[in-house]
Formats: sequence, structure tokens, C-alpha cells
Amino acid sequence: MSKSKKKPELHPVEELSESDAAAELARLAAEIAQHDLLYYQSDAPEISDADYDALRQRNDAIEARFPALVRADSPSHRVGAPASETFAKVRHRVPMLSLGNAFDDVDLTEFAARVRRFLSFKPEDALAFTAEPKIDGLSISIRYEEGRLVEAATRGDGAEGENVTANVRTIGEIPHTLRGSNVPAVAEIRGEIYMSHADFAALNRAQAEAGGKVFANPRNAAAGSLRQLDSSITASRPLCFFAYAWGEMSDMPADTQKGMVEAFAKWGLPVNPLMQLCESADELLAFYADIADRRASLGYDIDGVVYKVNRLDLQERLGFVSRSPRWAIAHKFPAEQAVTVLRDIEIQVGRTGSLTPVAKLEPVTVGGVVVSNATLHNEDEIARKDIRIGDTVVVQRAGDVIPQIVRVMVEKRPAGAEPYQFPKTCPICGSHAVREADESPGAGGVVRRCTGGLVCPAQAKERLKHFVSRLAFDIEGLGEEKIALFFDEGLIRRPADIFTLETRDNASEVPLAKRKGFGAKSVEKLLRAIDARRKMPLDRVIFALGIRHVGETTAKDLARAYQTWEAFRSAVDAAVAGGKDSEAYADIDAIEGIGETVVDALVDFFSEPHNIEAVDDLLSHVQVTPFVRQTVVESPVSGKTVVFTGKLERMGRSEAKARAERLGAKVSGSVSAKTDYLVAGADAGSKLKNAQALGVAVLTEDEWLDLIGT
Ligand SMILES: NC(=O)c1ccc[n+]([C@@H]2O[C@H](COP(=O)([O-])OP(=O)(O)OC[C@H]3O[C@@H](n4cnc5c(N)ncnc54)[C@H](O)[C@@H]3O)[C@@H](O)[C@H]2O)c1
Ligand SMILES: [Zn+2]
Repeated sequence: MSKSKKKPELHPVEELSESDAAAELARLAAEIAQHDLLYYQSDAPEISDADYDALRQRNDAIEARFPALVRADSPSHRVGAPASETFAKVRHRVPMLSLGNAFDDVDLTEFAARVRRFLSFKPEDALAFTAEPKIDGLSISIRYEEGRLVEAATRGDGAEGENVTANVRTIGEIPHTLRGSNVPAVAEIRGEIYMSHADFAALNRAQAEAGGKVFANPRNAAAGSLRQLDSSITASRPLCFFAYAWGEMSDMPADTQKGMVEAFAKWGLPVNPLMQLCESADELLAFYADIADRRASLGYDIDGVVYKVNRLDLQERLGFVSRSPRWAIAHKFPAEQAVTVLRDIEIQVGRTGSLTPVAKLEPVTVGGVVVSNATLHNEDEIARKDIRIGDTVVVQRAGDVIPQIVRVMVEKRPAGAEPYQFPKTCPICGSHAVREADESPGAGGVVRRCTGGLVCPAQAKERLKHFVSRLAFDIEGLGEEKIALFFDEGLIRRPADIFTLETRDNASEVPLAKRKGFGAKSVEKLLRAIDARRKMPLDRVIFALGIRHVGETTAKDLARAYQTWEAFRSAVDAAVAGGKDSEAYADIDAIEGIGETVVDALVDFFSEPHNIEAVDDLLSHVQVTPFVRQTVVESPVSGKTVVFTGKLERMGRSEAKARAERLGAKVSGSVSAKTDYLVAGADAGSKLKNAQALGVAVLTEDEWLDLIGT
């Protein structure tokens, strides 16, 4: 989408004509819906939360002045974005709503007064609020029946969310069973899934090393990690949880907000320790100031505080206004900004040749953190904001760990500052750099890419770094710095060189062990670490090759489909030979999780003789072991061997098989003493007899579905 258009001048709402107002409401509805999709479905927002909130405020102000113009699709009636088609849907029995916002003390005092007015409270009537941090993660509803976790869903559009039960089960902080004697038969616990700062930084480091997706902030990382089709990916991500609300509840354990949260804690759910009871608007403001002070040291992102009327009978009386409760409000923190000088723009060349501009800043403290780099996204972004070297700029860190440049202070521009000329050639190899659409979600722009391919040392170096990264070959003692050093010395230029390092080093006049900073012990350790990688599972090998668009998940999808290197290679070779209209091409395209972009990238990669040579050389040193599915998924059937027989009523055989495998079970075609369950549909024959003879547990289809919790 083109973002190069300048934002239209905004007229004060009081001056808008009715037709202008209608037009602007239409534009705002479309724009906000678009940002909601990017934020909630792609986990890749394009604008800051502050900018987004400003759009909504503008919409609300216009609607307040022209109530007759409020649209059916107005953002003020909507919550979030529709559940993504990728997931099964869950209809919320009690809707999941949003919160009204207060942006300053006046908004807050008005809120407290409004509540009192609504309840016809006299000044002397006591009215208590809970106050708690507003966690910047994603909301989740977790359903427990008879104390056991049976279902978990995202908020979606508030009415219907995404079923993420298997993924939520992998989160250590979320109990599978609630403890205590007063757990209601049905308890829907709601709260926020989030990622701590430390875990976020470690995840991004690992992702960057692995050439994977780097997340802009902990919220996106948490949402992206939870909303995975493969729950083993979620399991590998460090997610945390705070319970603060509820949906359906068959028995109420308390009659206040605070009492409810205390009951959650007794049942074994994590709750935020900072929640407090406040008796007046002044106490609420004091709480806000205190949390704002402690914000930087909490260890997780918050974007404000939430106040809720404590008594549940009063909450009931207050009720809701379209998308939010009348009895609660979010008091938001302003985004943190600072002013500094842009000293330079550095161009980094990535593994696939993308030229990424990075702003080099005069170091400045933003929200308690010293910032000296900021992302500039791409060429168009620099042009759109007209960012020039020497400019004084406003940087923002809105919970984001990668700071952004919000705008240039043109009035402070030094005389003679020229518009920035984005390089048309690769700064490393000098090859022509071409503009291409940037397909990454939410990127919304173009990227300039070095066409040097295999001759570009920057790309070769990045590919090697990717090759040894944690999710690829993960060679201990051979990190980014060593790779860069060995590459520059010509010691390691291609993956295969890693595995011949020892032989060459033995023959060398200056072996590594004799060099400064190496030492015999560390060299020995490195060489043994390399040896330990002479056998590698298929998914890691595919991922390590650094083929465009083939990340961790895609590599697993391919490996799952082909099992062995030979099968994978012959499938790809057939597609290379057959071309885009061939059956071989369509076969790869048909694999679950694989689309045309990936098939094209595979075909491109394996059409290139240099790549084939490099891969073949590598495989003369490395043995590829077949893909084994890890059963990190915890379910009643994980690790169990299951056989299906007879006619199943509620799903086809292949769906039953896929579902069982997703839950960590092994599906076998024949019954043996090792079989744990035989699921027998109608007209089951010899397998059923066999199972009975062997004493294998036989389940009906319904019993099986109960067991796996569907
Ligand atoms: N940058 C963008 O493009 C973009 C797009 C959409 C939304 N957003 C951001 O998302 C937010 C708006 O979305 P929203 O509708 O989720 O509203 P909200 O985040 O303002 O408030 C509602 C949410 O707060 C969360 N929450 C956290 N701690 C809570 C607590 N202690 N008690 C109760 N709720 C708590 C819940 O998940 C709840 O759903 C804003 O911050 C907005 O800036 C940004
Ligand atoms: Zn280059």
C-alpha cells in the first residue's frame, strides 16, 4: 500500500461541514479497520499506538458532534479484528470487550464523576476502585470445566475468537488444573498473555541469529508466538500470564473485583501483585503516578493502568456502552519521546541482499533506556518523512524495543542538508541494487535488494551466520563474530568449509591453536562442536540453507512432508525441471503451510548451479537424518500410539490422524502390543479383534474425542 501520500490537513472538528464529516468518518473507518487487521491478525502494526489512538479519538470527536452520521461499521462499535481464518473459531459465551480510555487527569476525574452520577451516589457514599497495571500483551479467555482446562481462545472481534487451546496448554504459568475446593464447575478465566523484557530480548537475539522474524516489541512477540499453528513453536517461546477478569462463571467465589482476583490466585493462577484498592480519584491519580515511576523496572511492558469499580453489584448496574464497560477505564501513558540528532544513516546488507537503513543517533535517553540506533524501515519511509543526515529528530519508544523516528524538526535543519539519496548499489559488493515489493507482513513498502547474490560477500557472510545459528546448525563456539573473522580471513567461505576446517588447520603453518586469543583448549572444543554436527535432522538442514521465505516453520513443514533429504531433493528437482505448470510444482504447493512464494524460492535456489554445488559439498560432510516429530505437545495422548479403524462419523480418517499427531500421538496402521488405543468406528473388523486379543484399550469415536478434549 502506498504510504507516500502526505497526511491531509485536519480541520478542527467544530469547523467540519456535514459532508466533510461523513467523508472523514468513512475514511477513518477504513483506515482503523486496516490498522486493526495489521495489529491483531498479522501482529505487525504499521503505526505507533499513540498515532492509532489519535485516529480513534478523532473519530469519536466527529461522531460526538454528528451523531446522525455514525456509521454501521463505525470503529466505536467494534472491538479488535475478526478471528483469523487460519484458526478454528470459538464463540465467546460472554463477549470480550475493550476498555474506554483516559488520556489525562481530567478524563479520569470525569470518569469517576460519571460513575457516581450514574449510580446517583451522594458525595458521602463510598465508592472503591481497583487499580492495576494495564499489561501490554494480548487478551485470552481460558475455560476450565470441573477445574480442568478445556478451551482457550483469543479475543478476536469480541464475539468470536481463535481457538488456541493446544498452544495455551504449553504455557508453563497457566495451570492445566485449578486447585482448591471452591473451584466452580465452569470457570472462564480471562487475562493477558505477555512476554517479559528479558525473554523478549533473548528471543529476538536468537531469531536474528537464525535469520528469522525479529519482533518489534514484546506484545507482537507474544501475539506472534501464541498465534501459531504448530504448538511446538509456542512451547519454545517464553510466554507469561496474568489473570484479571472472567467470562462465564457457574458460581461466583466473591462479590468484589478484588475478591475475584484473590480467588484466582488461590486456584493457582498468576495475578499481578501490584493491584490496589483506591477510595477516591486522588488515590487513583497517586497510583498512576507511582506505577509510571516504576514502569521501567517492572520487567514487562505496560501501557497504562486500569481502574475498575470494585463492587460487582455496582458493575452490574453500570453495565456497558457498545464496546466497553461503564465501570472500568484504561488510563494510558503518553508514548515516550525524546529529541536528538541524526548523525548518519547506515545501510546493512542482509542474508537475502536486502538493504536496510539504520539511523545512527546522538545517544539519548528515551523512557529510561539509552538509544543510539533507530529503525528507518526502508527507502520509502525515509523519503516520506524526508529524513536528512544532520536533522534534529523526534524518537519514540512506545514500549517498542526498536525505537522509531516519529518526525523531523524541520525548523532545526542545518543549512545545506540534502535529501537523502538511498544507494542504488550494494555498499559492500557494488552490485546493482533493485527495488522490489517487500512481502513481509505489515512491511507495506519496497525493499532494495543487492543483485550480487553469490558474489556479494555481505550476503555470503550473513548466510554463514544464519547457517551456524541456534535453530540451524547451532555450532557452539562458532558465533557471528568468529564467522565474520574466519570469513574475512578466507578460512570459511561456504558451509562445507566449516567441516574441513580441522584438516586444513592441521596442515596450516599457523594453526588456530597458536594464534592470539584462541588457545589449544578452545580450538579443540570448537572442532569437537563441529564434529557433533556431522549428523543433522532434515528440518534443520533445510532451514540452515537460508533459502528465501524458508524459515523455521516452513522448513519443518517441508521436512514433515518429505521425511528424507533424498525425497525432498527429488521433489524440488522435479519442480525445477517441470516448471510452474508441472505436477511436481503443484505437489509442493499442496503441502500444508506451503504456498507459491516458497515453491518459487525453492525452485530459484535449486536452479542455481552454485547453490547446488555448495549444498552437495556440504552433504559430502554431513549426514542428513530423517525428520522426527518432537512431542513437546502435552496432551492426554502425547507419546501414545493410536490406531484408527472402521468408519469414523465425525471426521475423515486423515483429519483424525492429523489431529492426533498434532496432539503428540503416534498414529500407526496396525495393532500390536505397543498400541495404546484402538479407536474403532462402525464396521471395525480384524483390527478390533486383534486389539481385544492383545488387551489394547478400545475406544469409540466419541470416547476418543472426549479424551482429546474436543
Ligand atoms: N498501532 C496500531 O496499529 C494499533 C492497532 C490496533 C490497536 N492498537 C492498540 O491496541 C490498543 C487498543 O485496543 P483494545 O481494544 O485492545 O483496547 P485497550 O488495549 O485499550 O484495552 C482493552 C484491553 O486491555 C487489556 N488489558 C491489559 N491489562 C488489563 C487489566 N489489568 N485489566 C483489564 N484489561 C487489561 C485487555 O487485553 C483488554 O482487552 C491500544 O493501545 C491501541 O493503541 C494499535
Ligand atoms: Zn552486495
